[in-house]
Amino acid sequence: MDSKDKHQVTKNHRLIQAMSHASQGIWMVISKERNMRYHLAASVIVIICGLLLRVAAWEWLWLFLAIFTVFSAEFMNTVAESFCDLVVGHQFDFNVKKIKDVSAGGVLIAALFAVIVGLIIFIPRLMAVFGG
Ligand SMILES: Nc1ncnc2c1ncn2[C@@H]1O[C@H](COP(=O)(O)OP(=O)(O)OP(=O)(O)O)[C@@H](O)[C@H]1O
Repeated sequence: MDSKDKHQVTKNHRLIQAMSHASQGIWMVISKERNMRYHLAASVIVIICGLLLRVAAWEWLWLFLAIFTVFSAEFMNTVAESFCDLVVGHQFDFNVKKIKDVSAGGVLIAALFAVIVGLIIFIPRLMAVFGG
C-alpha cells in the first residue's frame, strides 16, 4: 500500500486493490474485536475435532455454514458498532443502544445455530468413541 492508498476516498480501480482493502477489513476485525478471536479459536477447535473424528463431507458443509454465519454476523455487528460510534461518539443514545443490542443479538443467534450444529454432529461421534 503506498501513501496515496492510505487516504483513498475513490472507488477501487483494480481487483487487487479491492482485495487488499477487504483483507485490511478482515484483519481490523480480528485484531480489534475480542469476540472475533473467540469465534476464530472455537472454529479452529471445531475443525481439529472434525478431522480427528472423521466428519463426513456433508457434515463439513454444515460446520462451515455455521462458522461463516457467525463470522458474517460478527462482521456486521462490528460495522453497526463502528457506524454508531462514528455518529454519536461516547454520548448515550437510545437508538444506538437499540442498534448495538439488536446487532449483538444477531451474533448470539448465529452462535446458537453453530452450537446446535456442533452438538448434532459431534455428540453421536463422541458417544461412539467414549460410550464404548
Ligand atoms: N452510545 C451508546 N448509547 C447507548 N448505549 C450504548 C452506547 N454505546 C454502547 N452502548 C451499550 O453498551 C453495549 C456495549 O457496547 P460496545 O460498543 O462496547 O459493544 P461491545 O462491548 O464491543 O459489544 P460486542 O460484545 O457485541 O462486540 C451495547 O450493546 C449497548 O447496550
